[in-house]
Amino acid sequence: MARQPNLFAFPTVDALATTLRTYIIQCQTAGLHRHDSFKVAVSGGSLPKTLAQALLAKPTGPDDEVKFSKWEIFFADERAVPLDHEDSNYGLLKNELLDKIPQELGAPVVHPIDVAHLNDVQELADQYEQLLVKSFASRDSVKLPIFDLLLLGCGPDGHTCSLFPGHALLRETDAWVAPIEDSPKPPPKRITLSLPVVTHGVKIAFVATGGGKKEIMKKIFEEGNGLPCALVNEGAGERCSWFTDYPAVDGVSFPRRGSL
Ligand SMILES: O=C(O)[C@H](O)[C@@H](O)[C@H](O)[C@H](O)COP(=O)(O)O
Repeated sequence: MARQPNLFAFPTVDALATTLRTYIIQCQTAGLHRHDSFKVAVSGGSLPKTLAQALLAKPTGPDDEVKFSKWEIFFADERAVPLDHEDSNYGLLKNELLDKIPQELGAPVVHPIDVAHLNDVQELADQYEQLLVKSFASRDSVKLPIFDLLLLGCGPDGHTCSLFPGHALLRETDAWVAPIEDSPKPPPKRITLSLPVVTHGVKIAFVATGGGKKEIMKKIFEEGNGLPCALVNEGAGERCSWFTDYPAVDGVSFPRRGSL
């Protein structure tokens, strides 16, 4: 059963945040070891808040330091809106986390979308893909960008990033970044990392909390049904870890419980 994802379930979001921090720091250490930087992709939704709780906590020792100056942050998906718009994932991350990082921890390099192309989501996606090409070496030499860590959410319909159930985008095998103009979750115009890029990450972590996730968690783990989150589980196997609270997994059977 080596291809199964890991599951971490906690009584509270506070407890989840503590272990999520340890996990992220392990990924950070591995990234720094490999290429002296830590390349992370993040989603929107409730994730940035939990992430801030994990990353802004007081370090427990020298092995527990978040080295933000070595971080490069990309967006796993983004809405085609200005960066200061209330729907912007960049804006959300900025308000929840980036603006709160104490100066002495250093500042990450953050890669927002190029707002010059908001009216043309194909161009917006292409520009973001070009940014990845530059950041991850040339596309000729790199088949897919390899993020050190992707931090993702799970929607109540089983979507992740802006990859929605039954959508043609799930079959995208060529583009690294794809546009979507008919997102069932508003706003409709977005860009998203494609499924192959997501599953190619060194590590992939989902954060899913609250009783509202229980039904979809059952479907993802017990049935799969081609749901985007299940496809990530299948593609990434043990490189994928779920951080949940008890209400989100109440009554859900898991093949494998995680341990750090
Ligand atoms: O921009 C977006 O809409 C998000 O990236 C999206 O994929 C989100 O992560 C999920 O919808 C889960 O959201 P919650 O954590 O708020 O349930």
